[in-house]
Amino acid sequence: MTERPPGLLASVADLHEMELARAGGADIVDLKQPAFGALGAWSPPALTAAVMLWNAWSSGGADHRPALSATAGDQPMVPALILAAATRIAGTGVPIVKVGLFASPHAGACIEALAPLAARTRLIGVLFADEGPDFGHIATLGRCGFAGVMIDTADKRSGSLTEHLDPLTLGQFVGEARRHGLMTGLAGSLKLPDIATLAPVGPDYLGFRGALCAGGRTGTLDPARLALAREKLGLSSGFPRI
Ligand SMILES: O=C[C@H](O)COP(=O)(O)O
Repeated sequence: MTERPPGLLASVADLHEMELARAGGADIVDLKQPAFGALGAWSPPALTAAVMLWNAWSSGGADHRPALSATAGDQPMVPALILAAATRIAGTGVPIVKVGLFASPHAGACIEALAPLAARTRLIGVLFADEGPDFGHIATLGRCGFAGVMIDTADKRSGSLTEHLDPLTLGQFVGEARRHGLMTGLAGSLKLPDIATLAPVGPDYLGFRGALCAGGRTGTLDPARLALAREKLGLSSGFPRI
């Protein structure tokens, strides 16, 4: 068990949800368009507007300013394409970019291609529980200067993270990532009861979309579900730690 509970990453589909997630105390507000895939991306103009809102939170004295991440889309595992996509997202000023590393013999080359970008933007590599994730990539992510690594699910119909990987395996993932200086997140159709199973694994964050929404992951963010998630994480009092 870590000394503190995991933080809460909430994926949001628009600026209104972004504000709801901030007000509801998310530790990371994650800009993701769930209708476009596991790591569906917001458009660059929408990301630019989100960065402006995020900056306004600090200058406007918001009671709580979460970290801000954005997904780079479900890209093919082609080094030049993945670098271009991540560079486009980073170019909007989003401080943390989540890049999907789908199962492929070229995933390692994609990580290497992102190293120059990782030197100037915080990158999170995302592995996928339903694709038999290769934990060998963790060392490469650390060597290439990534800030963190997450596990999510690629096919949202294939079951949740906990149906694909057991807590022991997830603990090995967290331990290996930590050994390489990477922050960790676990996600993938998580339900709120999964918090009791996954918090003891010790990730830095648990990530949610579907469980926070009315109408599933392509529905709308529900502040009541967000509050419940915070409560279950033991984050109910005061605002988060970032
Ligand atoms: O990064 C976290 C994800 O947005 C999780 O989405 P999901 O809970 O719908 O699988």
